[in-house]
Formats: sequence, structure tokens, C-alpha cells
Amino acid sequence: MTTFSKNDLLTDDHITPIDFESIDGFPESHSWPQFDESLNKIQTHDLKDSLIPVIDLASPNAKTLISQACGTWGVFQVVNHGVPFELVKKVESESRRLFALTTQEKCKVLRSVDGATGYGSPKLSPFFDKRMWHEGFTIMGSCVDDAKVLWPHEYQRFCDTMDAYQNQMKQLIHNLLLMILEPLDVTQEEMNWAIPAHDSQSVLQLNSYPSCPNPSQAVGLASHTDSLLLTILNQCGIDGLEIFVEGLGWRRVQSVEGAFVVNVGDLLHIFSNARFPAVTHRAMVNQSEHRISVAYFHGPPAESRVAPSSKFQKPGFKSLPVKEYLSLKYKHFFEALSLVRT
Ligand SMILES: O=C(O)CCC(=O)C(=O)O
Ligand SMILES: [Fe+2]
Repeated sequence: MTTFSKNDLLTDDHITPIDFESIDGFPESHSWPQFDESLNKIQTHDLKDSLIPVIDLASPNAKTLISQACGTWGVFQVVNHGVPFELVKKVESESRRLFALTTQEKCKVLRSVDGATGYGSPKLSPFFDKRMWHEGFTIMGSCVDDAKVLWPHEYQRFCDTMDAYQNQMKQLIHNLLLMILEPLDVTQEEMNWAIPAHDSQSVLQLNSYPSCPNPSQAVGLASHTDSLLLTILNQCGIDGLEIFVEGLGWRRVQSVEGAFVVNVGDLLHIFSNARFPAVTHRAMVNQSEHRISVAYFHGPPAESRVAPSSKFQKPGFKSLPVKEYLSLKYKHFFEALSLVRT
């Protein structure tokens, strides 16, 4: 990993994904030889032996299990979460419909250099020398403008699905945050800051990882932590997500039918005074299947401040505007959390 500032090097190359349709062979630009060592490490472990708990939200001890999982791993899976199965399937099929468009069509809604939404390469691309085997589509609120460009007459189905899914995610985030934060005994004001409200930030990220001729040299999404409070990820039935566990290396998070992966982001790490780790994770690709994943990121209002909860006597992080933390992340990436430690 290099440590230059993102803005120094943001070029078109970091936004426009490779043309997966016409690619012939495996380009050097996407070959990550430095990953060999960690890949070998994965093979020495039994990938089926998943450490990450799958928690039934309807079970009476769900809150305790979630609290333990947040404290130990910063990640867990949930089933019985109340999000309709048909809607989850529709999001997946609408995402596939989008990524099945030609590169030329998708590039009509290419993310702009300063923009946050639309089609493009991962936003973390400028921090890595090699390119990722990935294309994405980012939605914040309504996606109608982009959808109309992609499908002038058939955009409604896509928009309705994404809107309904975002509403369901909001509800689930609300329920999860109540369970996660209650044991920390945070104040009502702090709880209101964290849970979804009209001014919270939310991002729906559709990820596409086309099947890859050389998966052992490729990376779908490079190692990172999510920046906001909490992320809900749907692996859509195909494994690929891996988390980094100190002392064990990279571990696969097995895709469980109907389950969502929930993970702690940087802002929750700060707010919990490092009680909850912001889990380092990445996505790998495979040779036989085109993998899709859908991530929903939730954060507090951009204009608010983030700090460890007032319940902690010795805050390990300084208080700063959420916006400022996010710009530190976009400049310094992996170093951002250590820059705000006290
Ligand atoms: O595709 C995955 O499994 C991971 C996606 C992810 O980490 C992200 O979108 O931030
Ligand atoms: Fe992520």
C-alpha cells in the first residue's frame, strides 16, 4: 500500500473500470503478486470453519450475542432479520441487470471526479498501485436520474427496488444499533445521533466482480475498513468476503442463505472508544462465477461531531466533525484512525 494523498493521484483510470466485456487474458495492471503470501496463509486454514457467528435476531439472547460479536470480531451475520426474501432477490437481479449493460452504457453514468454516486471503480483505488477486479454503482437516496439515463423507459423497476431496499436497511440498522448501543449505556442524545434520522448519511453500494481468469493474482476489493458506523452486506449467495484476524490471517466469511453480514465501521470504533474493532476486510474473486454484493453503509449526520461516548472516562480519540474524519480517511486511508487517537 502506498501513502500518497488520494487527490494527488486521482485520475480517470481510478474511476473508469476496465472493459470487462472485451478483456482478453489477464492484464498486468490487475496482477497483485504481493498477495501471494497471504493467499497461501488462507489455504493453510479450513475455510469452512467460520469463526463469525450467525445470530438469529428473533432469539432471546440476540442482544448478548451481538454485543459479544461486536467486541470480539467487529462483524457477525444475522438471520431472521425481517427483510423480505423476495426484495433481497429483486435487489440482486436488478443489480445484475445493471452490470449486464455494455461498458459504454454504464459509462454514461460514470462517477465524476468530485462525485459520490454513479458507476465506477472502487473509491479506494487511488490508494493502491494495482487495480481491482471490480466495478460498482453507488446510490445515495434516489437513483432516478442515473436510472433514467440507463433505461429511459424501464427505470422505475430499478428505482422502486432500490428505494424499498434502502427503507428496509434503515429499519434494520435502527434495530441493530439499539441492540449494539444499549449495553454501552449511551445517553439518549447519543443514541439519537447514531440511529437513522432524516439527516443521517446512507450509501447503497452495488458491487460487481466478474469471473476472473486468474483469481489467485487478483483482488476484488482491497483490504479496508468501512468508514461510517455500521454496514449491512449481502453476499448474494457467492463467497468472496474475507476478514483479517490478528494471528490467523485472512478468513473467509461464508455466505449463508438469507443472512446479512453486519460490520463495525470506523465511526463506531471511535464512538465505542475502541471497544468494537472496525474490521479489516477485502473481497476476493473467482474463476467460474460473476459475484455481486450489495452493501448499505449508515452514518450519523455529516455536520455532527464524532467522539467516544461520554460514558467513557478516558476517551482514546479526540472529538471532531464527522466530515473532517471522512476527509482524513480520503487523504490518509489506513492511517486515519491513528491520526485521531489522543
Ligand atoms: O463484496 C464484498 O464482499 C465486500 C464489499 C465491501 O467491503 C464494501 O463494499 O465496502
Ligand atoms: Fe467494505
